[in-house]
Amino acid sequence: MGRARTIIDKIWDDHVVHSADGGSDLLYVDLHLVHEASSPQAFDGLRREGRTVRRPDLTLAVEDHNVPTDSLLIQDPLGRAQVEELRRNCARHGIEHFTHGSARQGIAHVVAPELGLVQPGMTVVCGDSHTSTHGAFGALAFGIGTSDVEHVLATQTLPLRRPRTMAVRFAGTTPADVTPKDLALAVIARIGANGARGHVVEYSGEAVEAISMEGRMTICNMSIEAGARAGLIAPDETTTAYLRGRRLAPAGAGWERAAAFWRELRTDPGAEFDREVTVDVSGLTPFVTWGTNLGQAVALGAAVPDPESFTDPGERAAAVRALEYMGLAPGTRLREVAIDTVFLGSCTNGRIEDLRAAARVLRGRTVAPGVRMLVVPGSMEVRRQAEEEGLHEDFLAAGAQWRLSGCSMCMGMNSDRLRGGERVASTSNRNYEGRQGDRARTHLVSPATAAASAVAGRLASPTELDGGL
Ligand SMILES: CC(C)[C@H](C(=O)O)[C@@H](O)C(=O)O
Ligand code: SF4
Repeated sequence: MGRARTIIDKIWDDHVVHSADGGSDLLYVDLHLVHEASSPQAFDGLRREGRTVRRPDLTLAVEDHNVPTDSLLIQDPLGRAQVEELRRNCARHGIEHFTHGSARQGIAHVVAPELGLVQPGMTVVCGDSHTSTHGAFGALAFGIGTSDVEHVLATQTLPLRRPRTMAVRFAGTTPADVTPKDLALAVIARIGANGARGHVVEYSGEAVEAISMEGRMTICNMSIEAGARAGLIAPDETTTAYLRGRRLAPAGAGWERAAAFWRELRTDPGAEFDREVTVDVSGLTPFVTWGTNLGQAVALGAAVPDPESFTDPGERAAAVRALEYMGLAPGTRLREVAIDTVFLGSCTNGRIEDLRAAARVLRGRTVAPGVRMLVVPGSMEVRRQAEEEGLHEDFLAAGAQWRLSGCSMCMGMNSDRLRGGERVASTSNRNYEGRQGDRARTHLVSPATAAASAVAGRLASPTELDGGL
């Protein structure tokens, strides 16, 4: 019997094409996702070198970062140029490409899983940090830089050093009002915004096993915000049930073979990780960020901390600066913080379950006067499904805006931006200064908390609203 291996080692070992003396391995890439914001220079490089795309059939491109979600016309010249360039590059190299407004368009990390393209045991890369999302399927999924995008386009391989491994085990059962987003925020608050630096994280435990694929994607998506290289969850019945029958998932005899292989991928008993952390989830409540990094988060029922309470001088200084930027005073109850904008969407929380959770809260209620709420499905397929279920009617009746799909307000790279000093309850994943617009103040929350906050006009959880959940 060989040595006990983690799922991370198994996938890695399966993909090594060549091991170099200096310690880096050349890994084969099973799926390469491409978007307009990080690919132009990579394609330029190919052209300069006179190279072609090695496996256009393993490459999929989408327009997500620069597209407006209220129109099919891109007003911004730079955004329009990037999208047009992506279209030309895909046409030239024979890469399948989903254009703005078309039925399959959406955020790369929402589109690929819903097609059944991402499967257990695969290596997935994209010139985008939130590629870690795909780890939810038990895939090893890395965000890569533009020069690596060029390397993958040309060779379908990527040179990488074997990462350190980390196990995050969830102990206990998750309370009913605590969502996967809350779990992700709570883990990062516990281990810090650099707490998983350089590691690939495997999440496990009964609480994880109980989570849907959508929720697992939310958790893996946020791994990056703890500094991890990637995050993944071993495939199980939930994974296979999600994949069965998807357009590009294996079928027939191929399905049986694939499913048998997926079962072998789990971390072997006794396999060792470089680091292990256990997080007890049973006492958790909904979470919210109060600052400008992901480590700066507390329970929604808590107060803005006093910078003096941080013993680490770096953390203390960061808290002082964050509170100034956020316009918050120590000791303020988070529940008393008024918001003027709510953003429901992004590759973290723009999936059908996220929209269902928010619609459930909004049904029969209205968005508070003076609050603008954007609902942006993560893909046009999510939008279609939501409309089939009538969720858009709940959003519109409550006074929210029902948009086309894209990255939208998650990052100010398109026309959906906060205006100077506005404060948002946002279901996205990053809260650094200026991320969502000039002087924008971000509070990261779950879809349920976002919807409740829209109704209350301040940060709120659904259980606080009249009539409760
Ligand atoms: C623009 C893109 C390269 C960037 C990323 O790498 O993640 C963006 O998607 C983000 O979320 O900050
Ligand atoms: S939705 Fe946000 S986090 Fe996700 S890829 Fe787009 S900009 Fe990045």
